[in-house]
Amino acid sequence: MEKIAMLGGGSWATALTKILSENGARVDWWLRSKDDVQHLLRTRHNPRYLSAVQFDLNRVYPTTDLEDAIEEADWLVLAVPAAFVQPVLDKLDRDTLKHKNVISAIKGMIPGKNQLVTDYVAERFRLPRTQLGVIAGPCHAEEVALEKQSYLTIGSPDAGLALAFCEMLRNRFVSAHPATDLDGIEYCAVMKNIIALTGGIAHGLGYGDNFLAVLVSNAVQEIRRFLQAINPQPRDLSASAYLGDLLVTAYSQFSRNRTFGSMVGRGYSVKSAQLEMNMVAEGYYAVKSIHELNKKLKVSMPITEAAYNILYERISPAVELEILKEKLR
Ligand SMILES: NC(=O)C1=CN([C@@H]2O[C@H](COP(=O)(O)OP(=O)(O)OC[C@H]3O[C@@H](n4cnc5c(N)ncnc54)[C@H](OP(=O)(O)O)[C@@H]3O)[C@@H](O)[C@H]2O)C=CC1
Ligand SMILES: O=C(CO)COP(=O)(O)O
Repeated sequence: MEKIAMLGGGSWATALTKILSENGARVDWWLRSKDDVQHLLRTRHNPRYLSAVQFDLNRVYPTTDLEDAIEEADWLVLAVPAAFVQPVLDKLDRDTLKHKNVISAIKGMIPGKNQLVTDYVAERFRLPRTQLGVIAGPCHAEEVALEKQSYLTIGSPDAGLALAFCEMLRNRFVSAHPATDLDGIEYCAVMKNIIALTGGIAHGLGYGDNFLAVLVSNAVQEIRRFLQAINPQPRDLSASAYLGDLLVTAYSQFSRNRTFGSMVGRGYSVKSAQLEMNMVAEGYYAVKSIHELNKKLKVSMPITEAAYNILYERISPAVELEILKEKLR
């Protein structure tokens, strides 16, 4: 039996725990809230995220004890929002993950450090990249809960590790495929959130589908330029791990980033939009990280810059979109 430690109590951790445990794995599930763990043990449901999903407690072991959750696991899956990775993992001894494979399900960067999550894990725990992977692809937790056909890509420089994790995920409604472009996939997953957020702002201001289609087309070029500068290698951006993820987040009713952007476009402050959502829009933090990384790279990134100006320089969304609109083709 595969032994997995799942870190995070939100929607994505809940959906992944469902897939992995229903496929027969043992999942030691770390949540930060004692009340949520008690609720899960009592009712077999996560009270606050995807609460319709029922867990088999012979396979799923919720706990608030992080070391206990990790101790016996062969695989660690990180599914807390990026902003909480460091506060959570820094509690662990540096050798804790020595013989474990670490898979990041996070689509964000370590704030302040502007580092990919897998780079941070490799550095902090002195792990070779061959023990690391990412879960990518267009996949909303809500649709997993509804058992709708979904596709995931597991990115890792170790093709064997990627394939092994794909096999743990595959079921009658999840297809999973391996890929080796760990960095490209991880950066793209971060950047698509910025695009969805900006698309949401445009939507909130009253721009329509015609504009969004052009925004997304320009976004593909912006992502290509950035990836070429930060991690040049041949890659097919039309693959679903890149373009598919961008499309689902830009267009789906379930997208947190689009919803957050839409509220900002309608006049909400960042704080009130965050409070109202009760879920994390990673794009807000990603804008700052990518903007800061790009100070050195100097890639042309009009969409990211527009989002940065709105969210961090407090320039009016309407004014910034007027400027952006002239730069799109
Ligand atoms: N949701 C999805 O469909 C997908 C999400 N992802 C990625 O998964 C990652 C997790 O997002 P998601 O599951 O959606 O999260 P949600 O927005 O559903 O939930 C927010 C999570 O953040 C936790 N949190 C809030 N404050 C803290 C803190 N101080 N320390 C630790 N944890 C905290 C919450 O814990 P609490 O409940 O205790 O407040 C909760 O578990 C993100 O990087 C996201 O981009 C990737 C693919 C799909
Ligand atoms: O990455 C995701 C789906 O692939 C989730 O992010 P959003 O909720 O912003 O779409």
